[in-house]
Amino acid sequence: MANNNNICAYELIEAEAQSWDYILSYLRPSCIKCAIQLGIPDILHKNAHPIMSLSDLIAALPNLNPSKTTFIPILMRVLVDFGLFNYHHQQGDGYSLTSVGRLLVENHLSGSNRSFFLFAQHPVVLNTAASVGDWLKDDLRTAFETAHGKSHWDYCGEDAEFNGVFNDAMAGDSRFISNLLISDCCAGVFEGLTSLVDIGGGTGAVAMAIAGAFPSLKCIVLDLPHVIADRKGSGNLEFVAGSMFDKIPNANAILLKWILHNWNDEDCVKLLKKCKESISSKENGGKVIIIDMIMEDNCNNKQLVQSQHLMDLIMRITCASKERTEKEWEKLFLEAGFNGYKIITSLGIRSLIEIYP
Ligand SMILES: C[S@@+](CC[C@H](N)C(=O)[O-])C[C@H]1O[C@@H](n2cnc3c(N)ncnc32)[C@H](O)[C@@H]1O
Ligand SMILES: COc1cc(O)c2c(=O)c(O)c(-c3ccc(O)c(O)c3)oc2c1
Repeated sequence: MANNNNICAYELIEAEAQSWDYILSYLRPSCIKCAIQLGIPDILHKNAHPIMSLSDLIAALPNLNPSKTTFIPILMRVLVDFGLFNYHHQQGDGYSLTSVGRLLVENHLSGSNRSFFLFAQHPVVLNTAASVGDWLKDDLRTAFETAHGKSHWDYCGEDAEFNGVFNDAMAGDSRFISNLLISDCCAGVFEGLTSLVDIGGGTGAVAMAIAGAFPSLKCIVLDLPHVIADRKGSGNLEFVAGSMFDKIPNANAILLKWILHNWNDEDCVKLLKKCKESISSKENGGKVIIIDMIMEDNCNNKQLVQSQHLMDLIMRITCASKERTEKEWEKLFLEAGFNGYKIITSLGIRSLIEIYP
């Protein structure tokens, strides 16, 4: 049976059910933030047995008001649906961490994107996303400027609390990636190098891991003064405060992790040219190591592709930049005067690319 618009009732019901999923999806990150604030992933992780009963979990929640205990199974059901926890019915209402849930554990050895969840729920970030409609009508470069009146980087320089939340998010991700960088999956990328500058290296999580794994490799972190703050290096690790558009320390190689996607093509070419001037010659092993996304590279993984599209949208609304396809990367490398590049490995949503002078 068709209605007036020739859409059959079955199609309408399906569409309506799907639209409820979109309408209600704003609650998912709020529930994850709530679980993090209550310390649920940490409690499940520290529990002696991998499966924790509901009553033990409730008893272990330090800040829970006793009048709210009946909310916990409701919250846990949503988070089980969302794939963060397993529910074990046979064992009498027990919960365990899934591998995604494990990424929410504070200071987990294999890294964590707990602080990225908190960053994504920060009012500054939520207000940026809520300003996209207004931004499309004004003449400002980014929705961040529409919402906050200045660029993301200037805002970080002026608001110590937001700066800390942003840098923590990056550091959590960096600890996760560092474990991969010093593992067999990236063997050979850092071997034989004598010095490396991590440009825009944040608070130094990647450089710290590389410096630890390669004691004869001198590692320098270059970032803006409000990020480096009073960080002191030691041994083969050094911190330098400054702008990458002014001066880059000379080194064998340069690391650019999640830097180029923050900048438009013109700025990227400017930065890559400066990198080329600062690294050793090709004969002496000079290279720039890039960790960034290659769009359209994971076409058979629908979820990764959707995340890449959202990342591209984030870059456009916060930095007036974009995520790039392999063709777009190649164009940048050639314009900056590099002679070749190699995609070394995939690191999930991102890839590790080497470019050679
Ligand atoms: C997206 S974050 C990536 C941080 C780090 N590489 C990581 O992946 O965890 C970009 C970094 O670039 C830094 N940055 C922005 N503008 C810069 C500049 N002009 N000179 C040096 N660093 C800059 C930011 O402070 C920030 O730490
Ligand atoms: C998920 O992975 C990433 C990777 C990044 O490198 C960035 C990034 O650099 C960034 O500025 C932002 C960002 C997003 C929204 C905001 O309102 C804002 O001020 C900044 O998000 C990122 C997310």
